[in-house]
Amino acid sequence: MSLNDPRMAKAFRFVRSEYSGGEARLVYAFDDGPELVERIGFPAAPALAPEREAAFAAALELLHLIAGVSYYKAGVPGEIRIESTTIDRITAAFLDDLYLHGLGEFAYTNKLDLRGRIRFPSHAGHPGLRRDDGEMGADSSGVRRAAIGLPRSTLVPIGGGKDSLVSVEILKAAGENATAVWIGNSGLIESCAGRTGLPMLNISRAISPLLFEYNRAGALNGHIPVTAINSAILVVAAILYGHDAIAFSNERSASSATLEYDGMPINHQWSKGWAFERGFRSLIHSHVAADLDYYSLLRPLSELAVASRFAKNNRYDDVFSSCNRNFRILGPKPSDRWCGQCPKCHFVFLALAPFMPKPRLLAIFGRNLLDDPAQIAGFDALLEYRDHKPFECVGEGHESRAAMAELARRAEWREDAIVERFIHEVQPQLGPDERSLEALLQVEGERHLPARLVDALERS
Ligand SMILES: CC(=O)N[C@H]1[C@@H](OP(=O)(O)OP(=O)(O)OC[C@H]2O[C@@H](n3ccc(=O)[nH]c3=O)[C@H](O)[C@@H]2O)O[C@H](CO)[C@@H](O)[C@@H]1O[C@H](C)C(=O)N[C@@H](C)C(=O)N[C@@H](CCC(=O)O)C(=O)O
Ligand SMILES: Nc1ncnc2c1ncn2[C@@H]1O[C@H](COP(=O)(O)OP(=O)(O)OP(=O)(O)O)[C@@H](O)[C@H]1O
Repeated sequence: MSLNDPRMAKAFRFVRSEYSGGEARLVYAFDDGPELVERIGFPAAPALAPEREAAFAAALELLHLIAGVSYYKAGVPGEIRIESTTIDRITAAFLDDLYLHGLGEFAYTNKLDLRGRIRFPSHAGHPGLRRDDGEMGADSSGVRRAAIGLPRSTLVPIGGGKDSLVSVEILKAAGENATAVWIGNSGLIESCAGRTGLPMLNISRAISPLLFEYNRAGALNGHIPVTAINSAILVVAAILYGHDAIAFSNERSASSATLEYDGMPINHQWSKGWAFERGFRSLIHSHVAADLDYYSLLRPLSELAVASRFAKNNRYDDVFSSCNRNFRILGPKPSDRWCGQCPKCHFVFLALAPFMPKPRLLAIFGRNLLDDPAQIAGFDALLEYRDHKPFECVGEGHESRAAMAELARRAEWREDAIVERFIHEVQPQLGPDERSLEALLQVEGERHLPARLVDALERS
């Protein structure tokens, strides 16, 4: 079948989702065009216990609906057609929100306004994404859910960077039964997972090759809420392998918008933020399995508070990297673990600098990014000085300013080119309401944490 142009399509179709032999297949299409098939591989998948079948089916369909965002974005047609299931209003409202905000940066960079365009069709009164087996309860919305007897065990997703490794060490200190899990075939993440000493699980994910053909032919492209997709994959995995919790490592700062445009906050990290966590957690409880917990262990921490914890332990120095250029599926990867040029490299260097000896930081990065005048523009964007925060997973402007102000007080840093310029050019323009480094290290803000982990987080 010849390739159609998704930008001309009338409808985006959720065609079907299937599971057999440890592989989930998620099928989509634009109008009557060729099927786009995404494949997720669950290694050595056990047979599904009968009491988990209904929850598994609900989780698989939720994954189908969430992972569709990668394909929908290629054309953003006016109609969304769900042929694989029917969903209730709660699920439809959740998906409307995810697609609108998760594609916020995509819409901004493509000069599109998706408000009012994304409408998942729902059926009033339909229970939505679940069947009525198992032990039942009811939540405030009236939707009933089943507990399926999942054993006490936590999946801790590993992203290759510092955040998930901080979570691993907190879970280990708390004596949790945890498994390090990652999605995709990154050797770098595998090395980090191996270094944790935890049991490991690697789930494969193959995006439909047809999407890359569409991209080459000029389809719409841009950022997508990948944490939502990873979260949905891990819900399927938790039910399949038997884990009662998924502990992400998304910090408080991830909830802040990158910028505001035409009255709408645009957040590069939307599906790492609190609004997504709260909505997804509630949907899992009400529509998938009442005893499956989903939370972010680092939610009450700023990026700087996470960096200060990472610096306490040098176990991962020679394996981790936060540089996202390592994680491309198609594009070139940096020859060093740290490209040294991107906003993530800039931010992580700056965030770690106040908390570790300078020689250790220079050994991790193999260079001193704060003594390189060519990087001034990159650091200015982090400081929100003459620019907005970059579209990347970086801390808030006031975190970067507080870290830089701290370095400005330290003899070993203050003569480095970018710190010196901060002292003379940027610092004199800062107002009196800047937050101090100390204030930014407090454990504060919204969170959903199991009571047994609160102490471990406070002590970390
Ligand atoms: C690694 C990376 O940052 N990729 C972003 C980049 O993609 P690029 O075109 O340079 O190359 P590939 O990563 O090889 O992807 C090829 C195309 O595949 C499509 N695609 C990929 C993954 C996916 O889940 N869905 C997809 O549709 C897409 O068409 C790609 O062009 O630029 C893209 C466009 O802006 C980004 O979408 C790629 O971002 C990845 C999805 C990704 O995994 N990014 C994370 C590192 C990331 O940005 N994480 C955020 C969290 C965001 C959230 O709300 O969850 C963060 O850490 O802040
Ligand atoms: N490929 C992946 N498989 C499983 N989980 C992932 C993957 N990539 C990212 N994550 C998870 O998504 C969340 C956000 O990723 P993020 O990149 O912010 O964290 P990180 O890699 O641990 O740290 P850093 O911010 O230093 O890069 C984390 O909980 C991370 O573990």
